[in-house]
Amino acid sequence: AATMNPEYDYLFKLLLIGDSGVGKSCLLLRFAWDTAGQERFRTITSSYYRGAHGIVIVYDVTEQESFNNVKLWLDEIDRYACESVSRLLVGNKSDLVGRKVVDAAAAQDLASSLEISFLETSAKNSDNVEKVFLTMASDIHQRLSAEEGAIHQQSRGAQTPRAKINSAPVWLGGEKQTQETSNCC
Ligand SMILES: Nc1nc2c(ncn2[C@@H]2O[C@H](COP(=O)(O)OP(=O)(O)OP(=O)(O)O)[C@@H](O)[C@H]2O)c(=O)[nH]1
Repeated sequence: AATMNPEYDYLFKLLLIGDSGVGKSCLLLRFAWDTAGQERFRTITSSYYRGAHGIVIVYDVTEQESFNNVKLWLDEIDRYACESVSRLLVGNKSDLVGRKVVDAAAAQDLASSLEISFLETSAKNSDNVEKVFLTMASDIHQRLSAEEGAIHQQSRGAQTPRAKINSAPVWLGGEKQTQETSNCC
């Protein structure tokens, strides 16, 4: 539990999802992330997504099918994860240059249309692997800080009745948020 470990300031739950064989386990091992044994947890259910702050959707740049299926994984996220969850698209196995079939431009287009970041990685030679986790951590941190700021703003407004007139919470994260409290993140 976070309160029992003084060695970090933030504790984020990250998921790596994607087709079988795209390199999720290798990416995780390469980064030597504190996985708390969760890499063994394979059953994809709503409980797996619950509480996730960030989700990395991985495909294999040498397997077109794994890229096509990114859309299905995105549907899963929409269905089960928190609406504002940070997402990142990753094309792994960039070291296999001669076998590459998924064009980075196509992946970048998809990522741009979703307003998410895209990176190509190699778990084999560690290319960009650290960047995946740093990008994710910074994205989540920014979003949570912005949401926290907005909540404070809101509660200050509530204490000053006049400030409530015509006021609405400002979400600096740029994503549309409802005022309903969500305990999923
Ligand atoms: N050349 C190369 N091979 C990789 C890379 N990442 C993973 N592999 C290989 O791809 C295979 C699958 O990697 P895994 O990490 O087990 O894939 P996974 O996504 O965890 O697969 P599942 O456990 O079935 O979901 C292994 O043989 C890895 O050695 C990479 O960046 N480059």
